[in-house]
Amino acid sequence: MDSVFKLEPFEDNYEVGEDLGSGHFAVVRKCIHRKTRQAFAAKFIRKRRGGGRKGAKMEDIVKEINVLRCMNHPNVISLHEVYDTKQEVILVLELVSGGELFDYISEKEALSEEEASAFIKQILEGLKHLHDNSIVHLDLKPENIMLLDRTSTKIKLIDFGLARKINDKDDVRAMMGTAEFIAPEVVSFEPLSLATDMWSVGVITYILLSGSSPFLGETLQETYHNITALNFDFDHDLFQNTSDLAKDFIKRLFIKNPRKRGSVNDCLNHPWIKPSEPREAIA
Ligand SMILES: COc1cc(-c2ccc3ncc(-c4cccc([C@@H](O)NCCN(C)C)c4)n3n2)ccc1O
Repeated sequence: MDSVFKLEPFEDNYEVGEDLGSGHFAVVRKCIHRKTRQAFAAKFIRKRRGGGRKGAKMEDIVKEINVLRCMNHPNVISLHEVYDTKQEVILVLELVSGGELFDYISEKEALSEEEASAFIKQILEGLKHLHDNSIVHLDLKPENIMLLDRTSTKIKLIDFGLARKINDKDDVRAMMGTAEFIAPEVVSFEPLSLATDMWSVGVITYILLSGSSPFLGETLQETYHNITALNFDFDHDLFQNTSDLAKDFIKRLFIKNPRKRGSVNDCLNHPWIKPSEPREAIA
């Protein structure tokens, strides 16, 4: 990945294909490199112009690019090159075609513990790569976890639009992320840390095992209250076949004090993720 933004017309080098989806100020399209015929996912990010509010601030776009440039891991999407045009910045990214983990679990409702543990282990391995580089994702949710292809259960973390470099001297505080996945410190606008992502891992694990979201309320306020009050339980109907080990894994992440919450290394060493002997059939 070269470190400069290309200024030549994007369509001189790429054929633009179907829309894959869209988000805040951005649309993701499938693109084919004209010379090599290799397929990529291109994220077209609209630039904020003048004093307007439409479009992304260039400083935020550069932050996302700098985060992506640090990434080199099989469970993290990779950045190929960047184009800078008058209206947009275009991130050319590796293409994954297996769809969102969100859709995969929606079709299956709840997963077996082996499947859930295998997905969570990959999410943790990708997250360890971020955290070892002092990067916090801040928007971990099933929609931002994609399957490599339709037949594989290999996953990639995507969407680093909210990711931040954490350093000791500067406070990172922000009200961001998707309500049902955010940690108490985000709701309370307190300093964020790598532990903020670990709370989201707990929410994702709970959903993979039960098909239900632990803190989701009828309203945004109710969801925020459930999060700050740690108002969750392991509903018998949803968790009657779930092992105590899996519930212990989740409980070690739903801890209000970020300093006491399990780290990515604690999780990777937890027996639900790293069984000490070959896993016998879990009830
Ligand atoms: C690096 O930042 C992003 C990457 C991507 C990305 C990277 C590779 C890639 N291959 C296929 C796709 C893809 C396929 C279908 C839908 C979408 C996307 O629009 N929805 C994904 C998550 N969404 C909630 C941001 C993306 N992607 N999306 C999407 C959003 C991002 O903010």
